[in-house]
Amino acid sequence: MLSSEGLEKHYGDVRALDGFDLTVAPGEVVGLIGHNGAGKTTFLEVAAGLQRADAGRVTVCGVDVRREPRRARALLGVAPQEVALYPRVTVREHLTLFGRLHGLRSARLRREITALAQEMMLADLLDRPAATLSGGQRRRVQTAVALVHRPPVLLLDEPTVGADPVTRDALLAAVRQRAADGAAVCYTTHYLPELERLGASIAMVAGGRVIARNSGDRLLAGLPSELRVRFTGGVPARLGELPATTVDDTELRISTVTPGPELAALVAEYGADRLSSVVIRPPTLDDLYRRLALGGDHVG
Ligand SMILES: Nc1ncnc2c1ncn2[C@@H]1O[C@H](COP(=O)(O)OP(=O)(O)OP(=O)(O)O)[C@@H](O)[C@H]1O
Repeated sequence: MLSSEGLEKHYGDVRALDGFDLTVAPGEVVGLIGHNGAGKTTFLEVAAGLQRADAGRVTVCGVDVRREPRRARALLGVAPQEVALYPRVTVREHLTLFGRLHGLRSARLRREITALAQEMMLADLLDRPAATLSGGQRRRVQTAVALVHRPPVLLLDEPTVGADPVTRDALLAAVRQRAADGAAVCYTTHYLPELERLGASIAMVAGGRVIARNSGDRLLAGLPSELRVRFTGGVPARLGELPATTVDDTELRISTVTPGPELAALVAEYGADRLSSVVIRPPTLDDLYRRLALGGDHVG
């Protein structure tokens, strides 16, 4: 498992990390979300031993990353945000090199590479040098490099940037499988539906610390749904003046935590025949993100 306590990292006046606490359990995927500059990448870099914190500590399966960097490194799979591959080295050679560095040998290494190539849709690319790959393909190779030795902790920084929908699905499935096999996964993204697909819990980062930490469902509880109603003959004028209500063309939109009773009240007042369509859109992680980014106090 991965654990950080009280991490601080300053760049001059910028407090990139300011009391960053986070625990990721075996088998858990935690999605780190937050605005640009919130501190997500800095945290992953410190956890990976690529940056030194000014204070606090990170442990990987109980091993202190700062005191025992080599032991910690062996327990980690890291896919950094900036792709770092050797341009003239093929995909297969990358996987072989990093597998060997982590102690995998001949038959087992070949088995892992074959399985990973299938899983990550890299089979047709194995003999291509990194320089000949597209941006999305390189990033996928970078993630495969992080997975090849089956580490118990994965640190993945926006691994799906540039991925098309099909390869994105393959990558998400591979990450999900690693978690199912017991890995603790820390995953950053700005594409929040991915986290729902990964069954991730959410750690919302702002100002260099985790300000909300819970399952997506728990964090969404209490956020309003949007009730959208169309009326035959147009929206009654009175309704457009209610609070938390907008009228868009012929559609009434009500932001409410009780969409059912609101709908029942409309039916009672105007009759079901006047409502030509009804949609209830439940809150999404994007709504949560906006709420927290705007300084709302809903932190789950
Ligand atoms: N090498 C550096 N020198 C100076 N400031 C830095 C450096 N690296 C990061 N920062 C600053 O630290 C803060 C946190 O940056 P970080 O890259 O961790 O954010 P992030 O949450 O990963 O953002 P993004 O979503 O854009 O990837 C930002 O204000 C950034 O400008």
